[in-house]
Amino acid sequence: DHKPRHKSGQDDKKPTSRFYNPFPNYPYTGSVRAVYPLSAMRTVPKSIRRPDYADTGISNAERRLNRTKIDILDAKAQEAMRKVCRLAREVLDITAAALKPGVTTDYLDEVCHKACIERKSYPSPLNYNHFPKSLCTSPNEIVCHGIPDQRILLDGDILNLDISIYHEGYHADLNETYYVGDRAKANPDNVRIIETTRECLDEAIKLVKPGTPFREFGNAIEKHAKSRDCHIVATWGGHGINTNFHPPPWIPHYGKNKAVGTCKPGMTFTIEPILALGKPKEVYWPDNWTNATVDGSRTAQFEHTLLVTETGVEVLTARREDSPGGPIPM
Ligand SMILES: COc1cccc(Cn2ccc3cc(C(=O)NO)cnc32)c1
Ligand SMILES: [Co+2]
Ligand SMILES: [Co+2]
Ligand SMILES: [Co+2]
Repeated sequence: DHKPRHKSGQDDKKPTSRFYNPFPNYPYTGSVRAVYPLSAMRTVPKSIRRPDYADTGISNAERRLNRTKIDILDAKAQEAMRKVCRLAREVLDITAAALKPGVTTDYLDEVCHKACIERKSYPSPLNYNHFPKSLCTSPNEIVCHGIPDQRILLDGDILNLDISIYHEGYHADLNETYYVGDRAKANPDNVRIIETTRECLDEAIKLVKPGTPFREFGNAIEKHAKSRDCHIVATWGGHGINTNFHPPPWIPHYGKNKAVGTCKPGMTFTIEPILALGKPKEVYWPDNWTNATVDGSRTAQFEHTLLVTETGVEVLTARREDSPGGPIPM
C-alpha cells in the first residue's frame, strides 16, 4: 500500500524548510546565495540616543552638509570619538567571538545588536539609507554591505564583519575579515587576500599625519596590493566620521586618485580598502544592496576609524593592549 503523500510530493516525514533563495533565477557569480526570510527588523530602546535617520531611513543632516568642509573636532569631541570607538571595538570582538561554522549571519546580527544596546549605543547601519540590519556581513565573493540572513557559515568561508555604532552623538566604524573554521587557513588564497588587505590598511595608516594629502593613501594601498597580485575595488572609499556617518572627506583606495584635501589635527575619518583576488568589478544582487565580484573571486576588507593628531595618528578603533579580547591575530 502507498504511504499517503502530500500533494506537493513531499513525503510527510521531511518537513519542508521555510528557508528559501529569494532570487532563484538570478545568475549568482559565486557560491554565496541569499537565504530568506530575513528576521524581523530589530528594535532599539527609545532611551538610547538615535541618529536622525533612525525612523526615516534618510539622514537630513548628511544631505545638508557642505561637501567641501571637513570638520575639525575639539578636545571634547575627540574624547567622545575615543569612547564610541572603544565601544565599537568591543562590539566587533564580541561578534567575531561568536563566529564559527554552523551559525547564520542573522545570528551574528543578533549578537552585534544586543552588544550595542548593552553599551547604550545605536547600531549605525540599522535603517541607514533603509539598510535592514545592524551590521554588514560579507562572505567570500561579497564585496561589502552584505545583509545578515539565514545563510549558514561554512568551514572555509571568509567573512567580513563591518560594525558601526552611534553613542552619545558620535559614530564609530570598523571592520575586519575573518577565517571561518580552520580549514580556510589551509587555502593559501584566503590567507593571501586577507593578510594583504590587512597590510594595505596598515601601510596607509603609517602615512596619516598633519599635511599628508588624502590622495596619498591610495598610492600606498595600490603599491602593496599589486606586489601580492591583488586588485583594488575602486567603488567604495574611506570617509569622514563624527556626528555624521558619512561626512567628507571621501578617500579613494586606488592609486593616482584626485582626492582633495590634506590631513589636519582633529580630523576623524576611516580608511577601509577592499581587495579582490580576481576582477575588482562588482555586480549587484536583486536586493539592490549586496554586491559581489563579477567573476565570483573572493574579497577582503579592513577598516579603522582614525584621528589625526598634532604629531601623527591615533587609531581609535584599535584593539588596546589593556583589553586584548577578540581572535588571536595570525
Ligand atoms: C548605494 O548605497 C548604499 C548601498 C549599500 C549600503 C548603504 C548604506 N550602508 C549600510 C551600512 C553601511 C556601512 C557603510 C560603511 O562605511 N562601512 O564602512 C556605508 N554604507 C552603509 C548604502
Ligand atoms: Co564600516
Ligand atoms: Co566606513
Ligand atoms: Co592581477
